[in-house]
Amino acid sequence: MEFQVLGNAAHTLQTVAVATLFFGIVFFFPKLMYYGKISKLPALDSQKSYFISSARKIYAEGYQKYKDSVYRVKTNDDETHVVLPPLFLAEVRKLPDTVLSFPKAVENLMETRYTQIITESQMMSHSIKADLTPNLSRLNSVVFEEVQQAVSEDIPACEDWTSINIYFTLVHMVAKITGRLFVGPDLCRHKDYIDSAINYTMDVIAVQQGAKKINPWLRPILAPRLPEYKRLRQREKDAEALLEPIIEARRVAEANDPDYQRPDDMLAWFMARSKDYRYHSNLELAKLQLGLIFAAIHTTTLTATNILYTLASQPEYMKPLREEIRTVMAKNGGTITTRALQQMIKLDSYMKEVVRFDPISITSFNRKVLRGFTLSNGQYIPAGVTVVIPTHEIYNDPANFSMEATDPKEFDGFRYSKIRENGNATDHARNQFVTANDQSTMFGYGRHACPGRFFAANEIKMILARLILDYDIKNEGDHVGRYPNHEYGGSVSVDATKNLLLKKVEV
Ligand code: HEM
Repeated sequence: MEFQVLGNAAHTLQTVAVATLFFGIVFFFPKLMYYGKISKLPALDSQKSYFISSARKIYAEGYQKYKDSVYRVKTNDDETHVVLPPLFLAEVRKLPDTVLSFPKAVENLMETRYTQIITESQMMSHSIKADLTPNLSRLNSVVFEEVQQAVSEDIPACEDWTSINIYFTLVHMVAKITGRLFVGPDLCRHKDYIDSAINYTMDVIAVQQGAKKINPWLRPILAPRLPEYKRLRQREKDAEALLEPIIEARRVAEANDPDYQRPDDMLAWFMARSKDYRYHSNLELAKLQLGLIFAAIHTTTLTATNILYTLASQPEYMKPLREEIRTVMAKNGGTITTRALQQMIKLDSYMKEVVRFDPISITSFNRKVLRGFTLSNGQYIPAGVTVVIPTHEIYNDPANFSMEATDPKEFDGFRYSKIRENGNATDHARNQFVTANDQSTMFGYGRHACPGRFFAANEIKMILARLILDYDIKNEGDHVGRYPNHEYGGSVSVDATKNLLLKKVEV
């Protein structure tokens, strides 16, 4: 009897040992293979805390050291990023999404298992490219009307210098102005829509940051228990409850009313395309609107705030910018038309120079490698890593500027307008705020480069033009220079807590 018990125990132990070995091989072997491959790439080794405080320095060192090869860094998320110097941009942009994936990189970055944001919607990108951007020349007058209304509603009288939290003022304005083209004139001013448009992204970021603080092994159990997680789910339900009946009402009206005029907004364009892309339910369309809100509202607000922070510290730029805006508006019937936007090249240049000099991201073109590939210099990039491009270094590389241009280490607000004024059609095309190419990468690069950038640029330009025309702007208190941005590893954010002083211009 005892022998039989011992025999059974030995058999069980043997089974466990074989299973463990098998599990070990299945689980660790690919990891060993991965580490073997990745270790062949040169590394800029850094402690996590050093990456958090000094990512910008690390990328600067890498840019100098590795001009014709890639290198790797370990990020604050313990991920390996392979950094591509400009030399390889043309060849990687040709790689298909099955090799370099934008949505998969966003999944990691944004903790989509918990934030549940939409990482990929071909219909969203297609609608922006086919319905929004080509129609901007028609829609810009509507956008400008909304800008004027938002400025009059959200900026106080400012008879004397008045302190304003510019980020929160702008996010209200941007939610309404953008919402005008996303959901139409009634809903974009509805307090619950504005609340969702502003706070959905904030709630997403709170869940992303909460999840990142949890050990990856424990995340699936602990992240859904975070209060932020529950708040985000409620936010989604509220937004969907607001949008679904509107979508349903539009469907019913379209089906039954022969005189129905289809609205001219993104919701209507999505509905028109939904069959082709197999979005069947109202809920799916409501979720897509949240995806749009996530892509558009805070990105636009951060960029506009970033520009205003620089402008508030550089009063010498107010006069030439105001003069350009006045002259161009006078030539265009006293308003801001598409033509007027194209003619405001000093303002466009100033916007571009601010994001070049004070970026809102140090890297871009985040792509997860799904299938390993070999670069033209023979380096093998294995599946599993994320590749990035060093945006800020590219913007500061003297090789990207002519001999006559101001040293890129210095700020020159009219750097790009000078190139455009003295250049040919190619110089015009390559030096605009919206340009996304190998030298201008803040909107990404390649086939997933931001499709909303044309609309965002127009909206930001109109807001800035209205503010510059109507107000003097300066820092609050005795702060000298621009309010510094916060940096944490590779992420940058403007300091949303700062106030600026505005005073109505006397005419
Ligand atoms: C100044 C404001 C904005 C900034 C800085 C910005 C930046 C970006 C960046 C860096 C990407 C990733 C591109 C890449 O990795 O190649 C992106 C993608 C995207 N953006 Fe924007 N964006 C802005 C405004 C907008 C607006 C207003 C919309 C919508 C109208 C929008 C819609 C999108 C979409 C749908 C994608 C994903 C594209 C794809 O999957 O192919 N963005 N944006």
